[in-house]
Order: sequence, then structure tokens, then C-alpha cells
Amino acid sequence: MGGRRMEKVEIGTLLLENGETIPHAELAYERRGPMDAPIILVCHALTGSQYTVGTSEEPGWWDGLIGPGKYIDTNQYQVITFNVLGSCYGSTGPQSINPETSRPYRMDFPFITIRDMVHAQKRALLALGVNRVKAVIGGSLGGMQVLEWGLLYPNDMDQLLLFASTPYYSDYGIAFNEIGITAIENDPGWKNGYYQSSEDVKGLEIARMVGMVSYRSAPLFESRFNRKIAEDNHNKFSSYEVSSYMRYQGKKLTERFDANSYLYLLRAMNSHDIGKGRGGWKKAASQYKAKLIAFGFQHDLIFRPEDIEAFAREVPDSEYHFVPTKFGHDGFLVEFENWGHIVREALQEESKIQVWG
Ligand SMILES: CC(=O)SCCNC(=O)CCNC(=O)[C@H](O)C(C)(C)COP(=O)(O)OP(=O)(O)OC[C@H]1O[C@@H](n2cnc3c(N)ncnc32)[C@H](O)[C@@H]1OP(=O)(O)O
Ligand SMILES: N[C@@H](CCO)C(=O)O
Repeated sequence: MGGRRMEKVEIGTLLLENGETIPHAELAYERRGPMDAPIILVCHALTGSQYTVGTSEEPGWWDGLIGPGKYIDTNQYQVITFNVLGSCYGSTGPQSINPETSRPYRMDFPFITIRDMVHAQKRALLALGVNRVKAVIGGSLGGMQVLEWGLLYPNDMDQLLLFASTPYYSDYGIAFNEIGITAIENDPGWKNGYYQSSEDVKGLEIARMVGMVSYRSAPLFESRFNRKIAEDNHNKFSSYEVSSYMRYQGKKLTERFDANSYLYLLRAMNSHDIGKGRGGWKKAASQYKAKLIAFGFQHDLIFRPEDIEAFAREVPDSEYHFVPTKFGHDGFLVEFENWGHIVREALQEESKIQVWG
């Protein structure tokens, strides 16, 4: 994504949920579409970025859904995406300079939560002169932010569009994250966070591999690889196409993502629970004022569709849509032709009727 101009907004000193502060915090962002159009705030997932919409030179990570003439039409809506606090695409995170030491924070960066991310985005929106948006939308970690947006700032939006995300992160999801965290922290190449380059952190490759297993499904892998033997054999024990694919995906992430940010974001995901301090998730669910349009994806192991549906039923004004797919959790990043129209229509109309699909 290197060719794009990076915009940043300063948000001053940020007070975190745990009482610590981040001085001189800033969020990188991208703003696309007409300045006077209704605003859609997009919250990105774990390894995503502010580069949601494509340009003539580079794709965006949600290109299939958002752009000129797309399901979310950037001729009709203005789309704003912030890189989340703690990430590595320009927002304040472990790679940023700690003003106290004049060196990068690395693992001295404070623990951050989904609520901290949302408070930071609220401050950033105000700094950009935006008081209210039409909709907040996101999947996975982005969906966690959507859910907190609707509770922390309930009057700031008409709609919440939630993809592949639940009111609290599942134990099964935390378990996958723990494998990733352990792989990184036990890698001598990680050097307690003082590595030269994430490409030296083999633990990040392993973390991504296990992540990929949890983001996809057995039916997808079987239909795609079917026990095919790989031509570029790594060693006598790793000869399958799926093995080669996993290694490729692991390596590819280390070329674009910071290992310390990955640790902080996994831990932020683990902390997600809308019920914390609000009397449990069901009570919290009853407090939403905006309309919720929720999507669950078939075969999603870590954000189960049935849990998303059960949550949506507790939200006063809500819709739930089940999307059949072999992709599992990553279904919100693909096959837009199957569900993009629901998004387009949801943005066009508001109703108080619960719809279940
Ligand atoms: C939610 C977010 O915010 S994500 C944002 C940041 N992430 C991104 O921008 C990437 C988002 N993209 C993705 O997550 C995926 O590409 C998806 C979900 C959109 C599509 O998934 P898929 O169609 O399964 O493609 P996926 O990326 O998993 O695999 C294709 C890649 O694997 C490679 N590959 C496929 N089979 C093999 C194999 N047997 N051995 C080695 N490599 C292989 C392909 O060459 C391709 O490489 P490339 O990415 O360099 O072009
Ligand atoms: N494909 C997603 C998985 C987590 O939702 C990402 O890389 O962010």
C-alpha cells in the first residue's frame, strides 16, 4: 500500500481503559467520496488498514464492497477508515516513538482494548469535524469496534453493520490467538520485541498460519487443495499444496505487518466483551439505539453464526443474515455478489422490523 499518501489526525493525550495514557496519539486515516455526502465509518479487521477503497494504482482491502458504483457507492457516500490504535499502518502503536525515551515503544506500549480504539476514533472524527455518521461498519476485529461504537456513542450513528463478530470473543478464538502469541513470544528472533524486521520473526509466520486455519474452513481447503502435491517441495515432509499455501501466507504477513502490533491486537481482541461493566452481554445488547444489521458466515469457527443470530435477537432494532459460504470467517472479504446487495439495501432504508435470514 506504499504508493498512497498517508493522512494522520492528532488526538492529543489518550486516557486508556486501564488508566494509562498515550501522549501525542495520532490515527492514520483515509477519507473517500464526496465531502458533503452521508458518512460511513469503516472499522478494519486484524491485519487491515485505512486503505479500504482501491485507487487506480492499488487495490483496497474491501474493494469488492466499497468504491465508485459498488454496493457502498463512494459517489453516494463518504467513507472514512482509521488505522486502529496499536496497528502499524501509521497510527500510534508499538513502532511509534515513546516521548519518554525517544525510542520506539515496542513492548512498552500500553495494553489497549477495543474500547480504547473506539474512543481514539471518536476523538479523531471530532478533530476532522465529524459529529455523526450514517453507519459504522466492520468485520471481525472491526465488528468488535462496531459493537463498542454503538454502546459508547449510541447517538452518533443510524446503523451498525456487523460482519462475522460476536458480543464477546469466544474461548475458541482466544485459544487460537494464544497459539499465535506463544509462537511469537517463544521465537528467539522476536528478541523480546527488539527484532530488526518482522521478517526475522518466524513466530509471526506461525501465528498467521494458525490464524489462517481459523479464518477458513475444512470444506474450502478440501475443495481447493484436494491433497495435491506441491511442486516447490520445502522438505521431504512438507509436500502438499496446502502446506505450501500455509507457509506462503505466513511469510507474506511478515512482509507487511509488525510482530509487536500483532501481539497487541490479538490481546485487544481477546479483551472484547460488550457486557464487561454493563451487566453482561444481553443487558448491553438491549441498550443499542442504532439499528443493527448483522451477518454470520457459514463455517466461521471463531465467530459462530448462531452466536451472532442470538445476539441480534437481543438488540431492539435488528436484522440478521446468514451467508452460506465455504470461506468461513473470511467470508466477509469475498463473494460480495452473494450478500453485497443486502448492505446496499440496508443503507437505503431504515425499518423497525426485525428480519431474519
Ligand atoms: C480484513 C482485513 O482488513 S484484511 C486486510 C488486509 N488484508 C489484505 O489486504 C488481504 C485481504 N485478503 C485476504 O484476506 C484474502 O486474500 C481474501 C480473503 C480476500 C481472499 O482469499 P483467497 O482467495 O483465499 O486468497 P488468499 O489470499 O488466501 O490466497 C491467494 C494467495 O495464495 C497463493 N497461493 C495459492 N495457492 C498456493 C500454494 N499452493 N502455495 C503457495 N501459495 C499459494 C496465491 O498465489 C496468492 O498469492 P498472492 O496473495 O501473493 O496473490
Ligand atoms: N483476514 C483477516 C482475518 C481476521 O479477521 C485479517 O487478516 O485481518
